[in-house]
Amino acid sequence: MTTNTRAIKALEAMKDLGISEDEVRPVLLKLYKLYDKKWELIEDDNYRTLIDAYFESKEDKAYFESKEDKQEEHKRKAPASCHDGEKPKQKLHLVDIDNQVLSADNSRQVLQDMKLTTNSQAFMAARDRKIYPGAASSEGRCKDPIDGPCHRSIQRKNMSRGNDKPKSHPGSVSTSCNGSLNASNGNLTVKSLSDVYQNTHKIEATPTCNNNTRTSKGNIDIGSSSPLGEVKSSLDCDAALRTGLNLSRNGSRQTLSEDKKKSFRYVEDITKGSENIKISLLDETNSEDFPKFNYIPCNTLYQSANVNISLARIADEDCCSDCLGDCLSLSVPCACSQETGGEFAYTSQGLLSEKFLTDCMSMVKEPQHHHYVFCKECPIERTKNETKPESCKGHLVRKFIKECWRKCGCDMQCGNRVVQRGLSRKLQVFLTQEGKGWGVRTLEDLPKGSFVCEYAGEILTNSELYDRIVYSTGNDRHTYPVTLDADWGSEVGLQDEEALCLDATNNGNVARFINHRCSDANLIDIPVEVETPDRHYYHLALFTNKDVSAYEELTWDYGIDFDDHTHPIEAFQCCCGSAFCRDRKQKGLFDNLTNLLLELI
Ligand SMILES: C[S@@+](CC[C@H](N)C(=O)[O-])C[C@H]1O[C@@H](n2cnc3c(N)ncnc32)[C@H](O)[C@@H]1O
Repeated sequence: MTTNTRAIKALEAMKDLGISEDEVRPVLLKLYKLYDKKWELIEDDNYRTLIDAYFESKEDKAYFESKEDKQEEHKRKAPASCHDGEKPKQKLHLVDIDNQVLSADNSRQVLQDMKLTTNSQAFMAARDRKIYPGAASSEGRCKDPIDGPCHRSIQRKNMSRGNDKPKSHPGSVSTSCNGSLNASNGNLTVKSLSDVYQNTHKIEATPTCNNNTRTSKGNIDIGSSSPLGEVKSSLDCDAALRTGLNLSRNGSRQTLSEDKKKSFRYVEDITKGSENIKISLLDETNSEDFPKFNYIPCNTLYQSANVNISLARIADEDCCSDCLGDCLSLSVPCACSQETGGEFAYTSQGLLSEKFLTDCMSMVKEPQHHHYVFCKECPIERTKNETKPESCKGHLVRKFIKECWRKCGCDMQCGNRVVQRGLSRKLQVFLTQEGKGWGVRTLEDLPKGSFVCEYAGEILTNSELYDRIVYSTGNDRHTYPVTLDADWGSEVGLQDEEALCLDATNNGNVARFINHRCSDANLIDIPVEVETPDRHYYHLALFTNKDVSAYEELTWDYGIDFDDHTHPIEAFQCCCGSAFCRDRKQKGLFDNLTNLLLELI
């Protein structure tokens, strides 16, 4: 292999880890010279030496810069972490500071690094929409004179419920995918997660390296009960560093210190091979417990939800049985495009059309300008008080995409089948620096309108979700539900088993790691109809609403109303860092800090 090919391979290997070419190139060059062009030493053990050198160079850089940087002092004086009770990081990570632009951004970064106190796992109100995975309250769009009606589906667990009938505790059932058929496959018999509970295992916390046996490859064997599969810990297992080589400050090779042996952990594929593409997880700080959940690539029924997937339910006018190949190439758009006004929502490049995306974004930004429907008897209100439910607070009628499906004549490559083809973008779960916990970033540039992933979890009724929340405690709290209410109110008397939501807390896909960002998030959620013609059940797909560069964090506006103090469920303290952050508490702290910094300059 030529030097050039080997260099490209090395850069690609780093890219898969989430390390950009620009950052790693100088380190690679340094190693190449230092090791006298002996590529084997760099390539050994999956580029272990290069990885170590990269992280060490980051740490060194941060160390020297931090000494000169007065802001550092204020960081140490900073208040508590953004997550209450979060373990302190082993090291202060200052490495992003030099990438920030001028003082305003710097001070924001300082603020983020300070890890402000938060109420953490939030139950909160949503203002604009009824979907927000950061909260257990699964709806709550507000419509005061500005925002529209506001209602809440789930009360804080210590609040009494109108209906006190005893219920068993269905929540926190951790299950594996084994044996369950997923709804989105359109199987005629849909088996629920609870049906297979007996045969499944409880998800355990991923043990630390010390508690684990090691595989012959030197990786940590975390056993079949791990939700994350094989963990490659860069340095915390000595086997991972059998070469024992690293680049010291003066460039000589030396054995790693114990401290350095704990610098980061890497999971190659959290999906356990269940997606089209691997999704890695990188913890550069080695400071956070691995998330406890079971990866499921698509929505799966929990118990009582009624998702009736049968071809017979799809009327002839709701599919395009006579089509062939790619519907997007037809001169007259097929029947499925009727849903989007006779024009397809997708372009031939597989992106959302500009017009469709603009319309959807206007719904998020100005929900008060859009149409609401009101249930005669709202399932959410019924959940709160079965005997005397309050009146419905309204549901936004959202724009849907209708994809071609199995009753259609077109093939799987048809341009009107995007979400059902699953993940295709390189994503990585990583530990955010701002105190938001884990987050998701893209490892490739994503053009505006790209499909990223759908929000997958257990499909359950709102009553089931309510019970989960009521009975959950401590670590078991449910923090990842969204409500599928985009069409409620359009029919009389929605039954409980038809009023559905998704909970990705115990069983979910990569979307469960996507954090909230106020107003200028780079993702938007859009309802997508695939296998069911009614809208009780649909897929919630996340698309980019702007061009997103590789290594940017992917974020989604959960629609939280941080000003709603009347709601019994408190929102998390937002660390989104947006200039448009709606969390005033956070803004106040940010302003104070900026003033402090300005005084010091
Ligand atoms: C859907 S999860 C996102 C993944 C989560 N960060 C994790 O580590 O599992 C939502 C939770 O993430 C945290 N979170 C999301 N966005 C946040 C933000 N902007 N500021 C602070 N915490 C945030 C909150 O704890 C919230 O309840």
